[in-house]
Amino acid sequence: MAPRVKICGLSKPAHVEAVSRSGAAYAGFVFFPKSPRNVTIAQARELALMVPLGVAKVALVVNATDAELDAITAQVPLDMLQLHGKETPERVAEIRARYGLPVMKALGVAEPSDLEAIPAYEAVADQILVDAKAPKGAALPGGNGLSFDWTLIAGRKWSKPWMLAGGLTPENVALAIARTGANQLDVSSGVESAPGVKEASLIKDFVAAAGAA
Ligand SMILES: O=C(O)c1ccccc1NCC(=O)[C@H](O)[C@H](O)COP(=O)(O)O
Repeated sequence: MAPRVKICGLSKPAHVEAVSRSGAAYAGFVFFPKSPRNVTIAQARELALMVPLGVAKVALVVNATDAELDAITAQVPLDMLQLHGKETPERVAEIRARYGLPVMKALGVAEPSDLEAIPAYEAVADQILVDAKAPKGAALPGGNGLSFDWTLIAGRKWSKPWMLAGGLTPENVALAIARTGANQLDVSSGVESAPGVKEASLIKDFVAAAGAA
């Protein structure tokens, strides 16, 4: 089966159109005011309503409160929540129960010991996003266009579906799949011409390169 691709950080109707044409499986919207990809709830609603059936709509939040999640989930039609902050396993379970949506927990990897956190989240999340750890002092906890050493997870098996993220591009995605065995890929910076500016041709190239791998 062709790998499933998530394009994260869509903020314009043209981005959604490009994702819809590309064959990507997931469309991600970032709710993080410091991000160049941040969307308001009203923007996200408009964009989510454009997403065709069969493409899962994912809201990415960082240490969100119930009030923030209440507002997002009440107004934006969603298929999944992506938790990209320091949410504990207990908070992941709480969010999953409160909103009745599948939850994907992002975990940053830079060294072997970072993988030790995964089992506790496997038990409570629907999916795990194995991402590059943001450098100390980085303004963003993700979406930095940095990859990690893929050999750290070569041959790893988890009990829940998982996605590989971090510094993926149309040029390196085939190698990333070969090294890690990932069958789901998440990309943001690698399909942009500048922070927050998604390029339709790069989205198309990325999905095609993943599918050909
Ligand atoms: O994209 C952002 O601006 C962002 C802000 C806050 C938390 C996470 C964020 N992005 C996460 C992602 O887009 C992806 O899940 C992943 O980290 C891959 O990003 P990239 O390395 O840019 O492909």
